[in-house]
Amino acid sequence: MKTYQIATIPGDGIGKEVVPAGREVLAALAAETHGFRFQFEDFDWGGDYYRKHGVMMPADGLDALRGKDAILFGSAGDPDIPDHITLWGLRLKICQGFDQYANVRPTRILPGIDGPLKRCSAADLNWVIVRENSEGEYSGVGGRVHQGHPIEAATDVSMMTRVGVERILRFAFRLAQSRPRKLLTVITKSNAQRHAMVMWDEVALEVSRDFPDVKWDKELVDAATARMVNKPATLDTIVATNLHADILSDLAAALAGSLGIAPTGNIDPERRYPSMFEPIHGSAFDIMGKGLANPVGTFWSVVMLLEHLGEHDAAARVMAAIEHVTADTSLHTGDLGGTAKTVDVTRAVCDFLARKEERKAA
Ligand SMILES: NC(=O)c1ccc[n+]([C@@H]2O[C@H](COP(=O)([O-])OP(=O)(O)OC[C@H]3O[C@@H](n4cnc5c(N)ncnc54)[C@H](O)[C@@H]3O)[C@@H](O)[C@H]2O)c1
Ligand SMILES: O=C(O)C[C@@H](O)C(=O)O
Ligand SMILES: [K+]
Ligand SMILES: [Mn+2]
Repeated sequence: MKTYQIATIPGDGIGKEVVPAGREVLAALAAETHGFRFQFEDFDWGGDYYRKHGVMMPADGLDALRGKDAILFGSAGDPDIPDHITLWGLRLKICQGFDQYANVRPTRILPGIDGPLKRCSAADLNWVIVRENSEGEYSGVGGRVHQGHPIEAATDVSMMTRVGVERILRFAFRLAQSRPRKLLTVITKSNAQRHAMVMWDEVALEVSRDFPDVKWDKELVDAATARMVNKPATLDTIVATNLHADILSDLAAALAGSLGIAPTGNIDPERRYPSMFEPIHGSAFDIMGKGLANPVGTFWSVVMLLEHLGEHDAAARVMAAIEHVTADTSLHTGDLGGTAKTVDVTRAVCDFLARKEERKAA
């Protein structure tokens, strides 16, 4: 039987609640299938590790992950440690270390979820945002001089390489081509950012010639926010820079009902390294440790993980379990206006997966 090696990294805050829940779902799935099993290795990296060792993960941490089939991640972010230390020390260290350059963020309004837009039905909002995940505003290039003095200066330089831009646009065109509408919107800010964003537009045009069946358009990022709210049905696949897509994907999640349901894959499309799956939300300092976190974003990330492994039937089963559970408003957590706890939602998803097996066996 095929055994998948899965690394779990809960990290910080509600990551410590939702990743174990995601692992439970994977275990429940494996219990009802004869096709594969999982071997998990848990890594205690994050804020607590930092307090003990002065780093978020060990210097050779990537080596421990290298042979895994996939990584399930929670969040980097601790109330007592500066956010840039936690983010760069863990999430970005893994994403950039493994060159997971394509960050894929699907958004849909799941059954039973009441989105905030009154004129937007579930059929109107079915997007996948492709976030460039290796460079741009997250290049980490920059510095501070004259710290603490009145003449202090600081820079964060956004580096865009032609290779980096072309590979993410090519990935986005390919993804758009694989979806029924074959529709791609390339989002930039090439009016104000007159160098790198203009290069994005030029490369988009070049790459588009290889995808004649994909219909594509361009939108400036500010106008894109209004279009997401006012004309959601005109969008399908969206590609944008690291920072723009980070912001747009939180908006997308909110428009679909909650930040707590949105998933992502940090993908190395060439499969040189393991890819990493995580909910798009962070540590949620305001609710951490209380059992209130919505685990659906992690479960949907588990679906993406299974798809990445090529286990499409299993992925579809977990997605069906998620949709069955979201359809029941008594299983909604606080972010969706309900009173359910993380454990209630997790148990319901696992029960559904187990029930399916009973039905098959009958
Ligand atoms: N990928 C990551 O590791 C990642 C992602 C986002 C933020 N962060 C980090 O997390 C920390 C907190 O960031 P933030 O407050 O900007 O964003 P956040 O996503 O942690 O929280 C924003 C709001 O959404 C709510 N929320 C988020 N996920 C939820 C869930 N599953 N269920 C219910 N409610 C949920 C929170 O309670 C909070 O009110 C920071 O350190 C930040 O850097 C890390
Ligand atoms: O931007 C980041 O990398 C952190 C977080 O906001 C995310 O979306 O993963
Ligand atoms: K996360
Ligand atoms: Mn984000």
